[in-house]
Amino acid sequence: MFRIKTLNRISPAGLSKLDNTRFSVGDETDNPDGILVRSSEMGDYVFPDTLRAIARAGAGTNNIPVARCSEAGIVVFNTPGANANAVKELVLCSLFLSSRKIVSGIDWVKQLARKGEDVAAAVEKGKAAFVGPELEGKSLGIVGLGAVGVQVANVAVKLGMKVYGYDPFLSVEHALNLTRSIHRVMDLESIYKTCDYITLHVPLNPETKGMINTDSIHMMKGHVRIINLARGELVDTKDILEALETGKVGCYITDFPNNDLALAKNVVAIPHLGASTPESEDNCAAMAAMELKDYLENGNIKNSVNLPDVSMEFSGMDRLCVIHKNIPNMLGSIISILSPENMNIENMVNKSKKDYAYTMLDVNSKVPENVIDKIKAVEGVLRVRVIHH
Ligand SMILES: NC(=O)c1ccc[n+]([C@@H]2O[C@H](COP(=O)([O-])OP(=O)(O)OC[C@H]3O[C@@H](n4cnc5c(N)ncnc54)[C@H](O)[C@@H]3O)[C@@H](O)[C@H]2O)c1
Ligand SMILES: O=C(O)CC[C@@H](O)C(=O)O
Repeated sequence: MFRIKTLNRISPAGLSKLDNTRFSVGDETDNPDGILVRSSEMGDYVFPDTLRAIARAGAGTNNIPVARCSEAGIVVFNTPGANANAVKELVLCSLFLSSRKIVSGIDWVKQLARKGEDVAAAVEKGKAAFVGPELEGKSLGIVGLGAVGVQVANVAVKLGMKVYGYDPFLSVEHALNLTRSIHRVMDLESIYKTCDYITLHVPLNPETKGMINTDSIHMMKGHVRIINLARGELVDTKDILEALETGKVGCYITDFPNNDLALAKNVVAIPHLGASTPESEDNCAAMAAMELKDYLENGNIKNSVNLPDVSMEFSGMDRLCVIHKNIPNMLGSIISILSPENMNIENMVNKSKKDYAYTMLDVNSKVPENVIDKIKAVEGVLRVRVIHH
């Protein structure tokens, strides 16, 4: 029985993938083999020795201490693209909200009613204060052309916008799905200087943290509208509030409110709803649960952020799974431990991702405990597991 701990509410569409004859799932589970998480902060989480994998039902893994997981031989998964459509739709909504003064207009109508005014008459008299431009013909800058950025680009082109995109690491898969009508730029400055609207779709990491600050805002057009449904820390709160005050930034829409932003003028602060649709919650949960299941049951890895994609049909009796550092002679060291035991390797795979690697070997006999201990003792080996077929 595998023990799975949930740190957030995970859609039943995902939990149902973990059948209760093989998995016990709960938010109180001790010593879990796997964790299912959404946005819970895991920075200080103490990993039990039992923990083998964490699956993030979502895209961003900045709430998970990935480097620490790698060193402990814990596989971290995410669910690429599973919530991208939901975010794209909220970006669309944000583009309209940032342009047309819909939120402040609605607030004003309520105020009129509360004051007992003749609302129908008052709106016709006062609505000029809420004029806002159309999107057609305006320029949109997209920072990050991944699962979300590509979908935003494709739909913005259909709205008649001039779309500029920046992503120095654009993947082939995303490039193939990207509209040909986009102007791909090679530096952020071009986005900042050209665009009436800027939307962020990059992960939060040391390179992207605080990328929208006084210096970058200085390069932007007056009254630029900025949309940030990616992560709050991409934008320096103090700097954007100053720019909103002067009118340099016309509107800031964020999915990551804090106390300073919540009541600020020309800020629309959404309570992290980017992925909050039933469809996307189901997609993310199902994908995360399947990743966890396939890893725990079969040793296969798909969509991990710290280890390579590795998948192999079972052949043989036992499967030896070794997570190790990506350093020379690891495979040689493992095989030299198996050979004297007369263990025949039926099939094997060895792949790396940056500093870490994964070796899976199917052998035609049972792997004895002393062999496991010897492999564990090899310098650079982080985690050893045997799956009996
Ligand atoms: N509000 C929400 O609920 C919600 C939902 C989904 C994703 N997100 C956030 O949005 C981010 C993007 O999501 P996604 O699904 O498109 O992820 P993704 O991994 O598919 O795309 C991220 C893209 O950013 C690019 N990138 C990385 N560093 C960059 C840099 N310095 N400059 C420009 N591009 C860079 C990558 O090459 C990649 O193409 C996530 O990391 C997450 O933080 C938020
Ligand atoms: O789980 C959520 O609701 C948000 C997920 C989102 O922030 C992500 O990075 O995918």
